[in-house]
Amino acid sequence: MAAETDFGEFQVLLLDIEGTVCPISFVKDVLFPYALDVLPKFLTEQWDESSFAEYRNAFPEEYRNDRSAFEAHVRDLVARDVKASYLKALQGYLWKKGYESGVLKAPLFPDVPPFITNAHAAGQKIMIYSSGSVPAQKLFFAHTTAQPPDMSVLISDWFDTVNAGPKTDVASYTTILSHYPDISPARWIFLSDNLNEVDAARQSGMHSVPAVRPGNAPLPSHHPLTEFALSEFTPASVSQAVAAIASKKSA
Ligand SMILES: CSCCC(=O)C(=O)COP(=O)(O)O
Ligand SMILES: [Mg+2]
Repeated sequence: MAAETDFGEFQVLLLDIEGTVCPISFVKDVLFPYALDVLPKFLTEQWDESSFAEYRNAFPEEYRNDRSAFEAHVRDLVARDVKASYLKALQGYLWKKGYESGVLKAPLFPDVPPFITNAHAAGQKIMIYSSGSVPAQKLFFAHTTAQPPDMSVLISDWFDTVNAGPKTDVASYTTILSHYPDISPARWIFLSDNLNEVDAARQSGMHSVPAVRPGNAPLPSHHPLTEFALSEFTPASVSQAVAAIASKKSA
């Protein structure tokens, strides 16, 4: 039987954030409202500041030069959960003070800190791929509810919709793989709550298993991978799910 710290065939654990390592409610009910709460003050104080220019100028032209249209557009994108890169960059900027002041703490599911810590100790690389911007991902993992709270030091690379591309595109996973030409795709595993992301990762040659977590919508019963969804991450559960998927495919 595999030891708890034995990650077997995997060299890279690529992890989604929302609905995979933390509850969806933290993103939707805490992070998104926090950003909207502080937005008016930021716009009043920083609209013309050079430090705000990179966020403002990334927005489409029709919103860039009109503060109220800008704010209304942000609110609309958040209400529709649009994963636009320019919104994600702005959100990361708006969350920074919240994390640094201790108001925001990322609530990792209890199995996540030991999973990451053990994988790191076993020599695996842990990487993140989220629609949240890379700066937002780094803030999230630097300020968690784990002990010690800074898990970012265990993470070796970070991917988002800017440096990899949309999470449901196969090409995004191919781009991520291309950063590590010496690691075969078969030695990667991507864990995500989104079956379209799981499908895209698998088409790139990575292994991928869906995650089902408290607070997530149930996965569609007609999808072939739903029966293998993981509710807890351990080396053994991940390896078993991958083996079960492979044996079903070859049956
Ligand atoms: C970096 S935490 C914020 C995550 C976020 O903004 C988001 O849209 C979540 O998307 P994910 O790809 O992690 O499911
Ligand atoms: Mg997710």
